[in-house]
Amino acid sequence: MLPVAIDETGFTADLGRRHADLFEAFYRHPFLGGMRDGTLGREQVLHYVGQDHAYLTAYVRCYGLGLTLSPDREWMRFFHDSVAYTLGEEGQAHEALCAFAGTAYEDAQVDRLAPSAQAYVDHMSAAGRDTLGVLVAALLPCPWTYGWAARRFAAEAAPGEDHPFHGWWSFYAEPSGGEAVATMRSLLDGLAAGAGPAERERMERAFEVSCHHEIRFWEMAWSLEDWTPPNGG
Ligand SMILES: Cc1ncc(C[n+]2csc(CCO)c2C)c(N)n1
Repeated sequence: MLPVAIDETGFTADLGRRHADLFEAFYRHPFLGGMRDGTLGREQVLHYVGQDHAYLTAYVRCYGLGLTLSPDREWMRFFHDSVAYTLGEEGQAHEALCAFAGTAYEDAQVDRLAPSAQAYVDHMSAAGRDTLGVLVAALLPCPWTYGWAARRFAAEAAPGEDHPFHGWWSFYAEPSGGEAVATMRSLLDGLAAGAGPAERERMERAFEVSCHHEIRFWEMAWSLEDWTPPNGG
């Protein structure tokens, strides 16, 4: 299932089409497979929650970088609303996973990013020192992949209330997530239309790299990645 409708045009529609294979790899990753069939292990769930909590903190900081790059109040409103949503609502998704694991949310939080999460955060932060277009291109795969995957799973399987990860899936399938992506995409399409070829290329690259990081974030939690040197140190 493509992340874009057949008749959609514009910068982000082209990106979604070009990287449909990465969206598919995201969806097919065994971590998300385990979230679909309910077989994911408690340890992997908790690794994800700890890392994702720290990731979201960094993501909010990137919205702050976006505020400083905002050319007008429409952009400021977008970042303001996005910060409020991420700080106010997104914890619900983590709460649902902690309930599954039988762990208090506070106990799942960690103060050290694993290598793959650190790499993703560094990539987004660096984009925030480039232009607004490059920053938003780096931020877009995050809500786009999650919303797309959750709506796809809802359409394919409609997980019931008894599904162990029902709360997580239903949070990301909410229409408000799709609306936020539509707003972000149309703002980014506008920036791309006014960007020169060199900046547009950096935007495309930032988007593609974030798609890869999204897949690697699953792999990180799936493999319980930490900083232990290979070969046992
Ligand atoms: C690694 C990772 N990628 C994406 C999301 C989902 N997400 C994070 S911020 C945001 C936008 C709204 O604030 C969305 C949808 C996540 N939780 N963790």
